[in-house]
Parts: sequence; C-alpha cells; structure tokens
Amino acid sequence: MTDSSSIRFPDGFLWGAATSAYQVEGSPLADGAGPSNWHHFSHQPDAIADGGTGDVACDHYRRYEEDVALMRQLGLQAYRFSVSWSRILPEGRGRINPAGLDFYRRLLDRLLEAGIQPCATLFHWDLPQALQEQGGWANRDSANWFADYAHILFRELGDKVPLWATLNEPWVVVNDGYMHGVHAPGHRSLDEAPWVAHNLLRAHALGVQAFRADGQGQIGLVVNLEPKYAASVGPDDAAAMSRAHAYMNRWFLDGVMLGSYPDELAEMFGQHWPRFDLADMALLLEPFDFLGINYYTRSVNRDAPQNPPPHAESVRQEGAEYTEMGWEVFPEGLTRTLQWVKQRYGDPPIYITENGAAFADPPAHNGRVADPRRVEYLRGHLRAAHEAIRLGVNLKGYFAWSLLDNFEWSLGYAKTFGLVQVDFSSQRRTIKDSGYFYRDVIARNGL
Ligand SMILES: OC[C@H]1NNC[C@@H](O)[C@@H]1O
Ligand SMILES: [Ca+2]
Repeated sequence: MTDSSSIRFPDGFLWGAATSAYQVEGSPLADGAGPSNWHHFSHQPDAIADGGTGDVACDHYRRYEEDVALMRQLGLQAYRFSVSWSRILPEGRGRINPAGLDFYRRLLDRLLEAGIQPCATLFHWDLPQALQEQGGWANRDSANWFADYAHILFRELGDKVPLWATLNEPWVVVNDGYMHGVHAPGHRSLDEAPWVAHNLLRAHALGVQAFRADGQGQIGLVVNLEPKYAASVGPDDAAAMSRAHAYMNRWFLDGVMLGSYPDELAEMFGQHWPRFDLADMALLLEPFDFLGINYYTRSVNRDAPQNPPPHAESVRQEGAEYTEMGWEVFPEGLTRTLQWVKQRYGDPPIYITENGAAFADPPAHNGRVADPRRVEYLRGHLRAAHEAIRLGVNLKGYFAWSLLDNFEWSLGYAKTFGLVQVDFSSQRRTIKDSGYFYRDVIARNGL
C-alpha cells in the first residue's frame, strides 16, 4: 500500500535529473573530438547486447537546446551531466580542442538562462582512447592526466558550474571494466583491478586539490551503493554479505573518508592485493564538499567460493518486484544506506545523484507514455529519502536517473530509465507520466 500522507522536503532541497556524455550526446568524433575508450569498446563485435553504440544516442550534442527546454518543462532546478574528456583533450593530454569546450559553454549558457543549476561530472567512464592505450587507469600517471584535465575545466568552465563531481561510480569502472570485462576496456584482471581503483581515487584527490587552487563552488565524489543482506542466517552467508559489503560499499568510501581499504579486500584478493604507499593513502583523505550517492537496489547474498572476489552471489527474492535490469525494487534500502553513510563517515552533506528504474514502457500514444511502475518506484524512493532526512541525514538534493531514455552501456538501448521517452528512429522526445509526476513533486517540494 502506498502511504497517502503528504510529505514536504526542506526548503532549498535541490531537484534535478541526470545523464552522462557517452549515453546521450552522440557525435563522438564531431568538431575535433577524439575517440573515447567507450567509442572503441562499443564498436567491438558482441560488446553491446543490441549491437548499439554511442554514435547517435539521443543526439544531445545537437539537440541540447530542445533538451534544456524539456528540463524547463519538467521544472528541474538542476541538471547533472558529464563532460566528455576526449572532446576537450582529443589525445587525453596536451592539445586542447576549443570546439569541445565551446559545446559545454553553449550547454551551460542555456542551462543558466533557464535557471537550471549545472552539476558537472568530470569523468563518467569515457576515458580518451589515447590514454587507454597508455594503460588507462592501470597506469599510475592516470591520476596526473586527470588532474591536468580537471584544471582545464575549472579554469574554462568554473564560473558557470556551482556543483562538480570528480568521478562517477569508480566501483563500476573496476568491477565491470577490469574484473568482469563487460565494460570498457573489457579486462579481467585481479592484478589490475586494485591499482585501477587506487589510481581512480588518487585522481579524485588530485582533482580536488586542483579545484581548491582555482575552482569555485563545491566538489564531490559520486559512488554507487547497494545495501547487502544475507540469504540465510548461516555463517557462510553472513561472511559473504560482509565481503560483498566491503567490496561494493566500503572499498572507495573507506579509501577517501578513512584513508584505508577494508581488510576483507586484502583477504579476498590475496597475493593480487598490492601494498599501497602510506603517502598515497594520506593523499586520498583530501577533503571534499559532498558525497553523491547513486542508489537503485539492494542485493541478498549467499556464499559463492567459486566466484571471483567477493566470492558471493545474489539470490532472487520470492514475491519481490524487479526492474528490467533484474534489480529488486527495495526503497527501504535507500533509507538504510543513507543512515549507514551518515554514521560511518561523519555525517557528510549528501546528494542522491542518481535514482530511477528501467521498465518496459509502451510506445507514446496521443502524446502520452503510461509508466505507472516508474511513478511508484519514484514515489517509494522519495518517501525513503524523506525518511532519511527525518532521521537526521544531511540530504541536500535528488537527481532522477535519467532525464532521457539513453545508451545503457553493455545493455544498449533496450533498458529505458528516462522520465522522457526517446524514439531513437525519429529522435522524438515524449514526457512520460513519471516526468509529469516528478514535475509536480518539484512544484510541491514534496509528495
Ligand atoms: O544503470 C543505470 C545507471 N547507473 N549509474 C550509472 C549510469 O551511467 C547508468 O546508466
Ligand atoms: Ca537543503
């Protein structure tokens, strides 16, 4: 039963929606842009479920003015997007491509004219291919490449962007790109993965230092968190839950908030786990202004010794509701996760930088797209977010994933998360019922 009592969020709570460059922009090589590793990866045979690539996507690189108009129609107060590193630096380092900067200046000007706060992510997985070919994040120099890139953006775009994020979901880069090989660069290496994670966090810290030197506004880190439950009360499943929790939720946050990695990681990686310099661990503690949390679901884990770290597997829950991603709809996990972050990491300011659901939506009919399951998903998770605020979590805003149906990485275009439907054959946008629902939430600052 949905609770019918109305709720109001705090004054000034920030309401937005999110996208990322490679998932929506298209035109990957336009106007002097260099290829990213995702451009390279998505063109590999069988890399993407429906054979999709980011070549066109939502054509946002060319339709951004129409899309900002859609954001206005939804009454968004903020828009979270990412900058394509290889538009700015086609070889990843050195030569700047002015046309790349100009695209983001145009987008920022449209947003500011519309009274929409930009929230820019520096890195949302699309590393310049030229840097991937120099080892990418496995190369210790990657942290410096990132800091140089960050410095350019702060200098060139800093006066138009109040909220910055260094990285989006470093865990996914490691788990999907370096452990399971299903994301760019498609590696499976217990030796590379810990160093990739470490260099990503070093990059984050050096990026924050660059921001302190000449940035304006606030800067944060965006992580995906998924509360872990045990499939049974047995000790093996409890241990599996604890390993899964360390691997997915604590690895990166302990690194940057506590200056150490969970002991469980050294245990589960064994001889593949490096010895990290103390100087590195001190760097990781570079303070930043807010934590971005991306929440979708929980997982219930049982022991799976045959699996790679964390030697666990998730168990489907009888009677539960699942999205098209195979993710359980579990809003109470959001409240629990926000409380856990508050208690473990010293009550940092938090934005929910992504929350949303993929459901099989019907095609637009008479200018409408009925997506009641997404409306209920959002309603339930907004209630859960409000409950966290009631429990004292310093939650400052919420960004729905996603503004538009878009390229869902290795799953291609079939998984649709948008508040706005995109007909990829015509590029026609249609606001879904969930978009109108969200517009009313923003207008009321609550449910
Ligand atoms: O899977 C849905 C989203 N999750 N976080 C990162 C985004 O790029 C994904 O589309
Ligand atoms: Ca507030």
